[in-house]
Amino acid sequence: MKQLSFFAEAGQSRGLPKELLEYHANFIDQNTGDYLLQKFITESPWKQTTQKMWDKEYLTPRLTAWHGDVGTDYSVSGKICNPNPWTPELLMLKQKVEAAAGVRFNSVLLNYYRDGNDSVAWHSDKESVLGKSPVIASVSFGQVRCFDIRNKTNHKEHYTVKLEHGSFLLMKGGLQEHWEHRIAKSHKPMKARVNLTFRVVI
Ligand SMILES: O=C(O)CCC(=O)C(=O)O
Ligand SMILES: [Fe+2]
Repeated sequence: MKQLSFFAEAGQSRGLPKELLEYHANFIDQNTGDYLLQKFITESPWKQTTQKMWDKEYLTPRLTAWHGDVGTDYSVSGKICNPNPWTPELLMLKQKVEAAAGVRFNSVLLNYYRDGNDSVAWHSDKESVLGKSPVIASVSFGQVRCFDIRNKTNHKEHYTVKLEHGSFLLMKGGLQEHWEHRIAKSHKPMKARVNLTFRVVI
């Protein structure tokens, strides 16, 4: 595959550190993307989990589904869960992202943002066996949403990537160690979006 280039894409924030993030629009063509968005929305085993904040349980503001190899168990609210099996659509995407990323992934987390009220708060992802510098490949379908990143120790250092329908974002290097990311809520009307993050977990 040709070299992925963030700077080639129009309307995106400039100067994004290429050693941390690579963005590629039209990774999946429009028709396939439309099909996959509907397929994931209607057929994924969505769950709404809870998260604890200040000793109170809150519903996570989005739906999630984990799929992966047998043995890639994951934990939700302190409970160990088995992954759902791979589907043909997920295996097709896995093959494509592995070729682009040069990494073999063993699991994928699907996030379903139903509208502008759904979001993911500032966080970093560190469950990888690849240590401090995990490679995570993200594919997005549906509504364009803003993916914000900020430096953990200097919040003034920040960037935004608009994740478009069918786009591919590779997170790598020190991104999870030194930066955090989020999808903020939006006051503008927002349609459905499904994001997949392919990961290497223990
Ligand atoms: O929806 C996205 O683009 C990001 C999701 C994310 O950060 C995560 O699942 O850890
Ligand atoms: Fe994340």
